[in-house]
Amino acid sequence: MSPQVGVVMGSVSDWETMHACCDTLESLKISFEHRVVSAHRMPDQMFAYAEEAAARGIQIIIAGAGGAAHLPGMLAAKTSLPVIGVPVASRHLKGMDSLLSIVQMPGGVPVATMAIGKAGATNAALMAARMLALHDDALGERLEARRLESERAAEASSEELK
Ligand SMILES: Nc1c(C(=O)O)ncn1[C@@H]1O[C@H](COP(=O)(O)O)[C@@H](O)[C@H]1O
Repeated sequence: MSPQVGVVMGSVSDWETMHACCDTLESLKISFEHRVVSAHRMPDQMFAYAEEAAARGIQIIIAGAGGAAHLPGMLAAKTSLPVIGVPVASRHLKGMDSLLSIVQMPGGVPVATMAIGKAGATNAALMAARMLALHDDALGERLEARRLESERAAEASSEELK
């Protein structure tokens, strides 16, 4: 069976951030693939990935990239699948460059942009899960259980301060 989610990143150096996304997908039992696909360094493969994803059964693409992070936007330009972008923290500008490159898309080419770094990578997986749960009740229940667990953890941490 083909994976539901395609997780791509501009470089293997993004894995330190993007593994949080894959760990979260795994914990929710969502099938995914992960690979390096760079708009800048391998444009032909990037185009092919975007063009073939829907036909392969991928339902959502999550793309993480840092610096001049054109990957999510270029993928969104070549497919009608939902694309979720994760700005990876860059060495010199701490990810502000990544964030602005991903979020400031022109009208007509949407990329759902998450926060910079690992929290954004985790949220990308949770956002994809929420989309998939619209047509998957069992996944919806797993998500709700996770949401309640995190609520309880936050409440418990607040109790510790008393
Ligand atoms: N932003 C992009 C793209 C792209 O958008 O196509 N391809 C690579 N990169 C980014 O370059 C940064 C440094 O890459 P290296 O660590 O390989 O030098 C990575 O964060 C990657 O996402």
